[in-house]
Amino acid sequence: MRHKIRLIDFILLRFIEERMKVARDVAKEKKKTDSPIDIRDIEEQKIKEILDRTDLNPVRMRRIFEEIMKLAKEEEYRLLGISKTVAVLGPMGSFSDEMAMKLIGSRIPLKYCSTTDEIIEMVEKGEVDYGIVPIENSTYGTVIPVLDALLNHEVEVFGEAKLEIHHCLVSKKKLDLKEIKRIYSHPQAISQSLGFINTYLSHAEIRYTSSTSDAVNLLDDESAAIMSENAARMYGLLILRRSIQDLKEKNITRFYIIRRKTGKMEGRYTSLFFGVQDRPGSLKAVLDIFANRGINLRKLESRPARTFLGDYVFFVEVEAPLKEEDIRDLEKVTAFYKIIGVFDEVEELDVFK
Ligand SMILES: O=C(O)C(=O)C[C@]1(C(=O)O)C=C[C@@H](O)C=C1
Repeated sequence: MRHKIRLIDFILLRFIEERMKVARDVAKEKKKTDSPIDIRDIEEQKIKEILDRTDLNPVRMRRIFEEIMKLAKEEEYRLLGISKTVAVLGPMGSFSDEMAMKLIGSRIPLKYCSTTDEIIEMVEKGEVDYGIVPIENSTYGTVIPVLDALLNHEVEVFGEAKLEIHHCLVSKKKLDLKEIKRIYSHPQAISQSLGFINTYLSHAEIRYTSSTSDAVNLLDDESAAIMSENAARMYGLLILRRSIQDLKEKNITRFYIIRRKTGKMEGRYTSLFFGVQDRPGSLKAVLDIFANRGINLRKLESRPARTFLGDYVFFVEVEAPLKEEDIRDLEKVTAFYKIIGVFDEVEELDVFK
C-alpha cells in the first residue's frame, strides 16, 4: 500500500512539474501581449471548478491549489526576469492588496506581511523594493502604528494613493444579525463601522485582527467579519450587509508608498517629524516658517516622544517640496527634524524603472 502512495506522489510531482512548464509558456505569451502575471479572476474560477468536482475538504483543497498557482506565478516572474517585490498587509484581499492591485496591476509579486511594522522593516532592510502602508482614513484618522514606525525606521515616502473603502459584514453561513456572537476585523474597519455595530451588533463581542482579510482565518459558524466585497468573494464568504461604514461615500484611506532612503526630494508634498523645546511659542515658530512662505499645512499630529510624560514629537505634511533654505530655518527652531519624504499623488506605480 505504502508503495502505491509513494508512486502516486512521484506521479503528482511529475504533473506539477509539467504544469510549471505550461505556466512558463503562458508567461512568454503574457510578455508578448503585456498581460499581468497574476490574474485572480482566473484563479478563483479554476478553484471553484476544482472544488465542485471533489468531496474532499474544500478549505484544504483550496490551499493546495493556491500553493500550486503561487509556485506557477513565481516561475512566471522568474522567467520574465521580474525580481522587484512590493510588501503589503496580507493576507490576500486586504484593502492594501486592493490598493496595490490598482497601483501595479499585478505585474510584480506582492509579499504579504502580517503587520505594517514588518512591511516598513522589510523595506528598510532592502528585503523588498517597495512597501504600501495606510497612513490615514477619512473617518478614523491617522494610522498610528504606521506613523510611529516611520519615525523609528529609515525609509522614504515617494508617493501616495487613495482608495475608497466600503466595508461588508460577511460570514461563513447565513446568519441573522442577532445570531452573531463575535465580529472579527482590523481596528480601523471596526472604528469606521461603529455606527452600524452599535445599532445592530451591540450584543456581539469585538475581536481585532491584524488585517481585514486575516479575519477569514478566525471565522466560525457563530461569527461575522468586516472586510471588502472583494475579499468576501475571494474566500467564498456570504455577504450579510454591504457598505456598513459610517461614511457612506467618502470613506477614503490614503496610503504611502515607501522605499529605501534615496534622498531624492521631488514632488508636491513634504512629510516630516520634528521636536521643539518645551517653552511658549516654540511650536508656533515652526508653523510660522510655513505660514510666512505661504506653505499650506495638510496634516498635523503629535505623538508621545517616549521620554517623559508631556514630551511630544510632531508630524506635519505640507503642500510644498521643502527647499534648502526652508530646512536651514527649520534647524534654527527645532530640537530635531526628520524628513520622511517629498512626494506626489500617483495613480500608477512604474515598477519597471
Ligand atoms: O492562466 C494563467 O494566466 C496562468 O498564468 C496560470 C495561473 C495558474 O497557475 O493557474 C497562474 C497565474 C494566474 O494568476 C492565473 C493562473
